[in-house]
Amino acid sequence: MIAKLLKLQPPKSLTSDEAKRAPLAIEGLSVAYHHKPVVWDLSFVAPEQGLVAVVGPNGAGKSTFIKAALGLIPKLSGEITVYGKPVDQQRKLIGYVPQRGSVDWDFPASALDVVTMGLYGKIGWLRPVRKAHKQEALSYLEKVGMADFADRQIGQLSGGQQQRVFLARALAQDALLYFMDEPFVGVDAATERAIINILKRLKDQGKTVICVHHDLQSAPDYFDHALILNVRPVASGPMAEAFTSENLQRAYGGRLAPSELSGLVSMASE
Ligand SMILES: Nc1ncnc2c1ncn2[C@@H]1O[C@H](COP(=O)(O)OP(=O)(O)OP(=O)(O)O)[C@@H](O)[C@H]1O
Repeated sequence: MIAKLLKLQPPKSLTSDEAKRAPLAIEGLSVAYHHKPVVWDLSFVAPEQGLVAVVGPNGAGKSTFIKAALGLIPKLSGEITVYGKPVDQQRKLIGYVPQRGSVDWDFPASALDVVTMGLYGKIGWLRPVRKAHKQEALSYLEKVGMADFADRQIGQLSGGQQQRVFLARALAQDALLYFMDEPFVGVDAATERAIINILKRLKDQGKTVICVHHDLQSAPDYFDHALILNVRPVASGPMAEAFTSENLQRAYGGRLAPSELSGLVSMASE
């Protein structure tokens, strides 16, 4: 019924080889809150060693897509595989930097504790954390310029500092596939550069990062692939192919002026 209302096309089928190799392969994903679809019939294959910007207007379902891909919320339908296996079996391969607003900052943990949590997959949940683990966690805080704040309670850090700590935790997880939900929101220019350098380093190491990103101006600079959605998928692929004025217009409707669109798209095709 809903499918008829939304005039849905059947999802494009993935070849099994494509799905097996892909860091993330999604076919026909639909998610609803209280019977209202907020992600509809999304099929998407993430490239290996890619930096993917997930863009779309407010309420387009970007965070919902990330949470569903991680298996954190139930889906109505669809198949999700990470390197060819169901996401539940591949948790150790996945790192996640949540949206800042979704974290309980009163949680009594220091910056170092938060990063050490990223090592639990390696340490084992019920095993003691040793000095060497703390040293390793500290080395990740150093990478994001936060070693001086190791003992600070996370609630007593600024927004940008909190974001750096969560990036350090993601690095500690040593994952192959990373999901980040708006890591650039509320950070200063230096932190933004630090984050983008980390993304590039992860890519150089052969990893894939899927990142909800709001700033259309910087998207073509920071990322090499795009997934554009507005409840339904609009386009996905290499930046120069997906990030076109037609696709952005389809996703954002009248919310982007033609002059803004042409500027953005020329950046993507450079
Ligand atoms: N827990 C929830 N219960 C009910 N509705 C929700 C819930 N979370 C999100 N929604 C709704 O689902 C839709 C998609 O939300 P989502 O957060 O995925 O969008 P988004 O593209 O990430 O938005 P933004 O750019 O504003 O962060 C919105 O209409 C939102 O109001």
